Amino acid sequence: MNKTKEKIYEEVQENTKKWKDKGIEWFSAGEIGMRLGISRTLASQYLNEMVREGRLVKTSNRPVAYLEKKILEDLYPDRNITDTVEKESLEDGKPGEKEDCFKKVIGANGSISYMVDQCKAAVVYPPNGLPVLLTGPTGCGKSYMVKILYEYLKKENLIPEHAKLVTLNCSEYANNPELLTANLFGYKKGAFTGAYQDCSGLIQEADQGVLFLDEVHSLPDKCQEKLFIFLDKGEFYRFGDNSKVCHASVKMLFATSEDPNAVLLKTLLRRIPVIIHLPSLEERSIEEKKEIILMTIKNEEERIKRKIRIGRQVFNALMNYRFDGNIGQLKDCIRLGCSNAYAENKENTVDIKLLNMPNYIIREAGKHIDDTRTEVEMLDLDKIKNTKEQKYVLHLYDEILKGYEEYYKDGRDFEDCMKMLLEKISEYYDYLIYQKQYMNTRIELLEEMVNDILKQAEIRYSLKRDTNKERIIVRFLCDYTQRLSMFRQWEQEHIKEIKKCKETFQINCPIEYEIADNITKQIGKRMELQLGEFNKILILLHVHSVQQTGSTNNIFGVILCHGCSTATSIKDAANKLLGSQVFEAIDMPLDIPTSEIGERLVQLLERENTYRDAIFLVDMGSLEGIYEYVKGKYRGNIAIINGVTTRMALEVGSTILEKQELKKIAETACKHNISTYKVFENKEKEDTILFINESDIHAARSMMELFQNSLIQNIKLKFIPVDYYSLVVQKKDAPIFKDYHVVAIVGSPDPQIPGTPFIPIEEIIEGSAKSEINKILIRYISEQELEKFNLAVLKNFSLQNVIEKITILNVKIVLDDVEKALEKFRKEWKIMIPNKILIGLYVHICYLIERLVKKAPISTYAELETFQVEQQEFISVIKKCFSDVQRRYSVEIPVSEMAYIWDYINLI
Ligand SMILES: Nc1ncnc2c1ncn2[C@@H]1O[C@H](COP(=O)(O)OP(=O)(O)OP(=O)(O)O)[C@@H](O)[C@H]1O
Repeated sequence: MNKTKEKIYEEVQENTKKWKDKGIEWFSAGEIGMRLGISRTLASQYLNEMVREGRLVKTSNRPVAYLEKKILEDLYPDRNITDTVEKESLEDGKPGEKEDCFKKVIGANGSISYMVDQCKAAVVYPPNGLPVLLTGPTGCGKSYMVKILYEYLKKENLIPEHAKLVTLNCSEYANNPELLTANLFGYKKGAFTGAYQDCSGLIQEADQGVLFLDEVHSLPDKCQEKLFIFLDKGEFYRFGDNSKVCHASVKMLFATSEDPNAVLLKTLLRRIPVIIHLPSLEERSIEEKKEIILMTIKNEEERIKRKIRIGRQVFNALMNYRFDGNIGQLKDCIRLGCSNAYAENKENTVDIKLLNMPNYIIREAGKHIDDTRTEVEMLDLDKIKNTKEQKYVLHLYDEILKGYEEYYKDGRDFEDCMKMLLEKISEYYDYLIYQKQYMNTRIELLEEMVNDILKQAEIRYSLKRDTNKERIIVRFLCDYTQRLSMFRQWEQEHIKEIKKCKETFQINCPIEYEIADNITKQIGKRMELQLGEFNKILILLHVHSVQQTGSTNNIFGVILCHGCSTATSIKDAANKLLGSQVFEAIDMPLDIPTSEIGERLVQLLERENTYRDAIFLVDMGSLEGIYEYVKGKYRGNIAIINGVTTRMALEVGSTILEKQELKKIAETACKHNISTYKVFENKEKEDTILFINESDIHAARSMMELFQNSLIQNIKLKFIPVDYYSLVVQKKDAPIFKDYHVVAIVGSPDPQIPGTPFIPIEEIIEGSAKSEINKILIRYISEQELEKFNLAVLKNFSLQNVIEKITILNVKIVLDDVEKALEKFRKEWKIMIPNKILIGLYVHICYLIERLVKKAPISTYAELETFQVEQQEFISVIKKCFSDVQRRYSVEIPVSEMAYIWDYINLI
């Protein structure tokens, strides 16, 4: 027995019970080492060994703390204590404090928060709680909710300690209504054949506690009648005994997956005042679905006492598949995968691969095959979590609010403030459209709802509409509902600033405020969810930007006719018949000089200031002549058609509404009318550089910031971080390519987009990407500015800075370790490593250590066996050179990862 190790164990064991008094820092390797007079490295090595042995657990956040597992399990009996725990999760429920039973209910702070609140309110309602009926499709969590409500009642001492939760599944008695009634109400000896003695029923058994009637639609009418008498008076008679009245005090909960109005007696329904519908899995957010997957795998890990990883394809298929059996089916499906994977390999980490899954999941995965990936990628549970995203969104919210405060302090012009705010939210919009993932069904549903609400606002307030911007509102709502509790908490923390901001808007743009208020209320009502004041401000900004930019459609229509009112009357007639503000009009009285007409047209277009295409319908004159007025002053493409009539306006208007293309619209109009058209193409998509990173969007964003900060001023080139996998799957079909002209992609690894240059991150660090980057940037900045940029990039993209963005480990130390290991390797292997390869290796190995520390190494390599046989010498050299690294981080570099290092070295 190693004495030092045991000393460390005893020290941790002794203190774990009192950890909340000591503070988590007390348990870091450094602190423990100091107390015992041993080095931090040695302490860390033994501590990690004991984590692997299952004696200790460690926290996932820094400084990493080590606690005794068994003691933690006793302190937190309701939790799964795995090898790695989150510090916050322990702090949230320090022993001694009351555990929130709803914490384990996924969505309790998100998509079902309202339902949870309703349930809680109903069951605590004096004296016996109100009867509650839970509805919702099979597997959506009705029974689970009942179980949690019962725990909640117990924890809050709202029912006595001995009180039971008694469940009766009514459908099990579908063919024997008498038996059901007898079991429920009890029976008297001799009431039916086989009733040999008096028997109290389930109602009596649940006295003081909870009675749950599942599948209540299978309850026979007679039984329903008996039941509502009990609900009214708390009295009932046993089967076969109408003389002796019985009493029980029971909280009644019901569930059905059918429409209650169609299956229950009205008389019974009237006595159930609270009916709560739980959403299907499809109606829940992506984050919640992710959480369910994570939670199920974690539970399985606990059960089989093995670490489990899940293949990326399996994970994606689970996320995409529509589970008709909802959470229940999803959980069963994962469990089946786990048990098949476990049967294959009982010894080590259990990897759930596609072949372990049921056929329907394999089929689903086939729909999303990613040709660019050759190896199977296994995901660690940590990799699936995404808390950084939340911080980023809140940071954007902060920025918007800060923007307003700066204006307020400086006493600037309100329009300036608006402009600045609109700029700020455009970053949020980019995030919503290009970076976030959504569930399509949820989006479709919300789209329908928002469309409906805005249609009403359009009629009521003549609100202009813009489909592109409406897409953003829908996504914003989706994002908001997915992270309800986080947003609410943020709103709560900024309540004063939000109020001040709201009041300023109310004074400065009362009409838009009223519209936003109305829209927010409508959305809130339809979604049964109270949207906060900040949402109102975001919607107001949306309304403001749409009102500024013009009418409904992707194409902006203008009618120009000679005469005092011809254009206006055609416009009015067409808009009215089309039921939408498709056209604007410019009348051209004969006494007005053409230059003035030109000015008016330009003014109208300036108001547009978007990338929409425009179509001018004119009565006569040369098409080129009209175009001369606006040449160079409008960024969208313009089609001009002559010979306008009301009929033509109607036809063009309806094709605009159908969202047809500009050229096609002009072509069709001229086919049916004796007219000519000409299209002038001006449109330029905004140039952009995309940033990607395989591990997460957060790293991509960090690289983008490093790049952006290297520029001294804003330039006419946009930088957008995008989701790596969406790009790899959708390639040029990704929406970003439709909206932007992508001049380059920066990051790692290469997403292989044909025709778009890719600049690897290591080349930027090494400086060899300079000419490639300069070739791009010279279009936007002067040579002197480019010089400055190059210097700044060199500084910002120092290896240290980049690694700092990648890793949670101490950068200085990790770089030092890698440097030493590589130096040893260089000597042993007797090679010169060129600078570029060396930097690539630095980044690669830092990623590698990060992966190993997080226990998510790449475990597959195309020709692993051949590599293992043929490169034994290389393997032993790597083992030798990296032995210090392995020891320091308590990790072991698997052969598969060595094979990737081999590939790297072979680039030399
Ligand atoms: N919000 C939730 N968080 C975590 N797990 C959940 C949640 N809701 C349901 N589950 C899990 O999903 C599974 C199915 O739930 P449950 O049996 O409660 O569904 P149900 O609606 O009662 O289905 P049925 O109508 O078929 O009886 C259970 O294993 C439950 O633990």
